[in-house]
Amino acid sequence: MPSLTSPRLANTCWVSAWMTGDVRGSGVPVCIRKIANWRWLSCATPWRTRMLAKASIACCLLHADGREIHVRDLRSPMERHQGHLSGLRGIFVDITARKASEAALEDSEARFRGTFEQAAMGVCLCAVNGRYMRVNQRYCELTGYSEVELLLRDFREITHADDLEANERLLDALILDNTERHSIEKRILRRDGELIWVNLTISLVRSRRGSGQFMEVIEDITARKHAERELRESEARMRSILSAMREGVIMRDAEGVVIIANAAARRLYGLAPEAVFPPLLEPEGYSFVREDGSECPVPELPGARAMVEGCSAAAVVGIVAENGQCSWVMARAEPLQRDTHTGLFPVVLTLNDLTAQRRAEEELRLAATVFDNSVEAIMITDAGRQILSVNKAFTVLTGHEPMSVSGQTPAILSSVRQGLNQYDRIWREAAMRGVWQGEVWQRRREGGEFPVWLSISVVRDRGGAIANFVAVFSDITERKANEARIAFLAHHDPLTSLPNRTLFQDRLEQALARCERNGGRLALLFLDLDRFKTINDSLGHLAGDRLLQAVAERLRHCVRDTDTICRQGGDEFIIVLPDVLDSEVSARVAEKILRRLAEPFEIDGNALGTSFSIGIAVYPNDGRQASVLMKNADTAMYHAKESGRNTYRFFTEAMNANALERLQVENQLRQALERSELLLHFQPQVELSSGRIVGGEALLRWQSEVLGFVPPGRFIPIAEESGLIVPIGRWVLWEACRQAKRWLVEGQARVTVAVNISALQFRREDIVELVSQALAETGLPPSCLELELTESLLMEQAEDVLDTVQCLKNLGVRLSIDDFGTGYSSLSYLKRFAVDRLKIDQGFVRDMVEDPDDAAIVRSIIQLGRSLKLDVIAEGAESRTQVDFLISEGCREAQGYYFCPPVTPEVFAQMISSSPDPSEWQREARRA
Ligand SMILES: Nc1nc2c(ncn2[C@@H]2O[C@H](COP(=O)(O)O[C@H]3[C@@H](O)[C@H](n4cnc5c(=O)[nH]c(N)nc54)O[C@@H]3COP(=O)(O)O)[C@@H](O)[C@H]2O)c(=O)[nH]1
Repeated sequence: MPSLTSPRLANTCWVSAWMTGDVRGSGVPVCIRKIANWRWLSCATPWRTRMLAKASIACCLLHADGREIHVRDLRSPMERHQGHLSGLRGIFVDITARKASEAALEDSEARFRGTFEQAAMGVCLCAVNGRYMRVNQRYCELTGYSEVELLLRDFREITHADDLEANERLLDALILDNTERHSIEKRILRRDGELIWVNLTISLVRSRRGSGQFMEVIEDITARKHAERELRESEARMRSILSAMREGVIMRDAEGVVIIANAAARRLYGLAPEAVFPPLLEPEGYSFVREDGSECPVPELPGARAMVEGCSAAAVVGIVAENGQCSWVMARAEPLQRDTHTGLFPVVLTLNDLTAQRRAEEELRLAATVFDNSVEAIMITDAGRQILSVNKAFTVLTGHEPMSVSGQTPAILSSVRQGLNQYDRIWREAAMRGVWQGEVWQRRREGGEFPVWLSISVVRDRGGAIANFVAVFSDITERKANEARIAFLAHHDPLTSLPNRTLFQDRLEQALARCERNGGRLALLFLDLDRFKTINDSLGHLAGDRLLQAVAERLRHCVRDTDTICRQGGDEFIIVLPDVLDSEVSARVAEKILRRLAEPFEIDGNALGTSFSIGIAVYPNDGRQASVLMKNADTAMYHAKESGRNTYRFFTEAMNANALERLQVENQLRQALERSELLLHFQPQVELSSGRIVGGEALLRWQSEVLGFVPPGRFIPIAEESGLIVPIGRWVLWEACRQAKRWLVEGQARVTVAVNISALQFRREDIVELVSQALAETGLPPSCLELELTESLLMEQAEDVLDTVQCLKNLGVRLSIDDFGTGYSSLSYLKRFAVDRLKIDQGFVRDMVEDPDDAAIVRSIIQLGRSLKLDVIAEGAESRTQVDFLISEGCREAQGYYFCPPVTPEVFAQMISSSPDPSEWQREARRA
């Protein structure tokens, strides 16, 4: 079958077919006429006319196979001669395919138009430059413009300025990304000026030729946008309401997860704004307490109950965060619609903050407790000072019951001493300044008056006017007494109640200033109790204290009230006599004092006889300054002592020289040890029956580089006073042990070396350790060492003295009591001491031959020794008569110049190695 797509072939074919009614080669019969008639008849031009005219007609033929074939019939009449038509010449061009595609296009166009026009959404086609090409009805309705008006515009003209940029970006993206479509929401400015929101979906439509158009579909979403905005606004309103609420609001879903929580709720939970709320049923990090402070289990919380049980619940709960911070709330929970999935109820919880209220309640309770239990009296009045309330302490202090004072004014407390006016002034001052504090006297209900420390505070109302007065006071009677006592003690000697140094110094300065102004004279008396140490040591410190008190009392009676007596310390007193006309007056006072103090004191059943040494310095002759006068009076006092005690001395310049000398001795003595200026002499101790030397007393000698030989009687007291006796005594002990050991090593007869132990050394040093070291290091057998202790030291009756003596005894050394008979020995105590020997004081030995009293004392001591099985040695034996007396009285040992004075170690060594003939020793000693 010939192809209909080839016009040339078709022409040939169809001419033939049309002419013959048969399609050559096809074998398919076709009724051209009929179909031609049918088709042509349907043409507007009458058949015949058309058949004869030159024409180009499109017509449809029915093919023999039943298909319709579209052809363009191009024909022209064929003329014979003279206008006669000989036939028709025609060409059929097959246009079936074109017709089919045109029909499809038409169809598509029709369908598009239909869709385009009927679309519920606004649709438009825009050129790439944005100009409208085609718009549908709905587009016109939405924009308010007619189609014509729109086709004259581009989309930018009706797009809201704020959305243009996004719109342009969208177009760019569409072109560049080659994506199909994009959407944005934008605003369109309608023709009537109204703004509408549209959802714009835009796609690129490309033609075959490559050019393109945008197809925009807009959907009116103004209503949705408004709804959304309203929702947003409503949510914002709700949020601001929630955040403005002082109540905490929490909404939890049916699983207890927080959906909404306002700022107040977060604050109550102690949570930061971005922190996550704990789940309701497992609030890790939190615990809850009931109103009574007991722990509240989670299932009991109102929220949990509403969530599980679906009922409204409320309770006061303390929310305790992990850091211990507790927020007290009134929690109310309301269940919402039950969740079918979990079977639980979402809940809305409101939390009313009670923390401040609880705190205020606590504070009130505390304040009430403080008010009730305060040891200080509290009184609250109104602005007119009428008493509103008082506490228990008020009643205790004042005796006024709350009921009886209510409505009265504080004037009921004003004392006679203070006076009502002054009391009133205090309250007025408090009102003026807002506060008043001070010491006042108040009156008790029964009339007694007492000092109080009063504080009045003003309480003002919001307007600043006085609302109340709060007066707090406490009884300060005891405090004042203590203060007075402290003040007294600060300026007085606690033992004698006499002015102490500070007060004395002050009074002396004042008296001197007065003398300076008035040209007056003033006497300063320095008093020292003679041998007080002996009394103290022998009778004990308590007796010594009582003696000092009694002395102070007598001194008070010896002087005028205007005179000042002070206890300088120890047994020293100072008296200032202001306004003395001449030295006579002070001498008379000194004599009076000596007389009065010479009378025995009755202390603990003992009649104690004492004496005083008094030094006097007078202003201005002996000094114009307090310090100079004091020093000079002290110097004068030493001179009084040196002059035999129980006397007084006026200061003279010569005394100063003496004092200076003492100072010089002390200074030189300090260097004596370093300079090896000290040495020991030994005085033999003789067995009277055989004349044998049984021991030697080590006696210190000082050959000073500066002062020459200084006798022990001069430097030993200074060493004692300055404390230098401690290191010096140590040296003596070691040197004596070394020397004794040397004699032993040399093979000399065994003798005991006696060493004087000063009381100060005994107290200050660890004497036991010292002796034991000296023995150990020198290698001297303990039995070769004798320690001479003073009677007064042993009579201190102190247990530690006893212990030390016992320890020394345990070392194996011998102990003797030096100067025995001069102290106040108690026989019972003597027994307790493990001493070996008593040394009769040379004072008794000296006069025993002439003085029967001394003879009796010596005799008694010898007998006492015998009774107590103690050795007895007499010291200071100077004559044969004395030695004979001692022998006749049964004394076995003696030492003294009769036998030999203290000699050097070398001489002493010769003596013990030579015959025991005392006369030889004397000769030896004299030679030495
Ligand atoms: N703590 C220490 N005291 C010591 C030490 N050395 C001496 N002293 C004490 O110094 C005081 C004076 O001593 P001194 O001048 O050595 O006199 C002693 C003897 O020389 C003296 N004496 C001895 N025999 C006689 C005598 O027949 N007549 C007489 N008038 N005097 C004599 O007696 C002193 C010894 O006394 P005493 O100690 O009591 O036995 C003196 O108190 C010494 O104790 C020392 O190292 N440490």
